[in-house]
Amino acid sequence: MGYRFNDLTAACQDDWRAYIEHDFVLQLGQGLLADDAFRHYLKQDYLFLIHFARAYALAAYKSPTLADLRQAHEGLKAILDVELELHVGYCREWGIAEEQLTDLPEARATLAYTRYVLDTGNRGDLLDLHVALAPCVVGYGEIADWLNAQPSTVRGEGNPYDAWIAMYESDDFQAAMRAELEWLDARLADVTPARFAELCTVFRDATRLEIDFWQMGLDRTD
Ligand SMILES: Cc1ncc(CO)c(N)n1
Repeated sequence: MGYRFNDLTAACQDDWRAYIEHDFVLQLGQGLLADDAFRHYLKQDYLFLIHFARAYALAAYKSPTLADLRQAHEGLKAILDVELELHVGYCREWGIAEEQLTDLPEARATLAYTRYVLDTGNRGDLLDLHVALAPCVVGYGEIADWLNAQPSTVRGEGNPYDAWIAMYESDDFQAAMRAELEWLDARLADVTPARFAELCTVFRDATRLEIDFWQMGLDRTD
């Protein structure tokens, strides 16, 4: 007993590394990612973020205490006011108007991941839901750090994707990530080994769906 978030990533190291170090991420860091792959990803990510905001609203509904409710509220605000706000502006810079985003057909990888998270939250408890959300919040923060540690990563004007990396290394996003980590570390501290094994399954499934999301971008699949 006495688990922490790091025990979840340690339990599915191969999937976690395949997500963080995916070719989509590597090519984005090098500035070599095909721009239509990036546009496809950006558009689907708009739909993804809307369902993610709904998942935080579900977390609010499932919160038994004021502290849990505040944590869910912070997550919802981070998505609506920080990430989606930046995302819509960023899409515009890439020639994708907001009207185009609202009419978008949802790709299967987007459907699978977002509905998996919502279903996990519906049938499980608040901890199941936060564990299903963790690869997203914690993963993208870690991806920004990993990119910055790669010698092949190009920062600044030489990389058309520089602003994307900047979004996930920003203080706002990193603070949301730390708050999620703290919340998870506090809750995981008391779970039994059997419960931890269940949570590992949720975490691994969500991580594999993140891998599929990158692949959907690379392959432009719908
Ligand atoms: C698919 C996906 N996962 C995580 C994040 C980070 O919020 C995002 N924007 N999109």
